[in-house]
Amino acid sequence: MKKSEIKKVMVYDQGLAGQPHPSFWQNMAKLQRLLQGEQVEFVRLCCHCENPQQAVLSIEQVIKAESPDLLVIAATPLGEEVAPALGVRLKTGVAAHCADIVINGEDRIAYMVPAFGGKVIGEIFIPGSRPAIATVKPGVFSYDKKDAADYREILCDCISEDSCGLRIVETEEIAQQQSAIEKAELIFCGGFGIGSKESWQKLEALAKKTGGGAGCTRPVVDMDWGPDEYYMIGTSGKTVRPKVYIGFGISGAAHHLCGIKDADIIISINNDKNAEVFAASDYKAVLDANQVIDRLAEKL
Ligand SMILES: Cc1cc2nc3c(=O)[nH]c(=O)nc-3n(C[C@H](O)[C@H](O)[C@H](O)COP(=O)(O)OP(=O)(O)OC[C@H]3O[C@@H](n4cnc5c(N)ncnc54)[C@H](O)[C@@H]3O)c2cc1C
Repeated sequence: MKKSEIKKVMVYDQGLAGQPHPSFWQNMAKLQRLLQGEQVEFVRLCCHCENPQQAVLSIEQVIKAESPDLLVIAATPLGEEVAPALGVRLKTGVAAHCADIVINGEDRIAYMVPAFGGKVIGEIFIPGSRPAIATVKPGVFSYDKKDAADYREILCDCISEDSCGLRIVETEEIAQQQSAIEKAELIFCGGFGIGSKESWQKLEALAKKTGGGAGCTRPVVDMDWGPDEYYMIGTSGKTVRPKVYIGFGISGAAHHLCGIKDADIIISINNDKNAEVFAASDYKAVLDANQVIDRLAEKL
């Protein structure tokens, strides 16, 4: 889809009517920046259906009535269920977990999505079908109040749950297990190269001592070395913006790097001098991660 072909952009807001979800502002501001100067109508689609199937069927009606060219959905647990189901029902393309949305050299909208196990960032195009649907993790786009411009609001009429094959019989609030990394100015991040649960605990201790946060990559969660997904940084985890990020034993897969691209300073410690992470780092140290962790524990 060419930039000039976009006439209507819709952002699905999963927040309350008077209280937009933070991801709404992030996505709306990003799209308004991206399409600045174009004749585009921006629409906030506010939908309160909690049942994902109810949300899909209700939003489908709005889409059919409004015919937007682009629909952006926050990749929350609800959004991640709604987006592909809408894609199937509307016979359109979905670019999931975008790390960025850009206008490329040919003036086309490209959805930047990590591919091949995070080794590359793929440019996804949705040329023919409408609306192009893109999902974006909350926090991927930064938001500044001055970015906000006009948009129209549509309050979606939730269809009755009786029309759905899926019903919510009970809801249980999960205790907020928020790790502090989203707000931390200093992050100690452990990768597979730290090698053990003990090393993860040392990183957590360093974070506690310095008032920083401890984060990790996917393998550290999978190995059960301690942290759960709330500590994971990357496309499936958190997006962080610390002043200083120190990565220990991390290879530099795009899935992880997407989550740290806005860090002011990236310091990487890896024992492989050719590790890809070094290309994305401001400072690099070809050293054993555990030796550095121990030295920092002594010094700090
Ligand atoms: C759809 C999808 C989504 C994903 N989402 C995420 C995500 O959100 N976040 C995420 O992190 N990953 C995610 N991944 C996984 C991602 O692609 C990578 O596999 C992962 O980030 C690699 O983690 P790593 O760098 O810790 O491990 P590895 O790639 O195994 O790298 C380990 C590094 O440690 C170095 N090393 C080894 N021993 C030492 C030592 N003693 N001292 C110093 N260095 C050492 C090695 O040289 C190597 O570079 C996702 C994958 C997919 C397919």
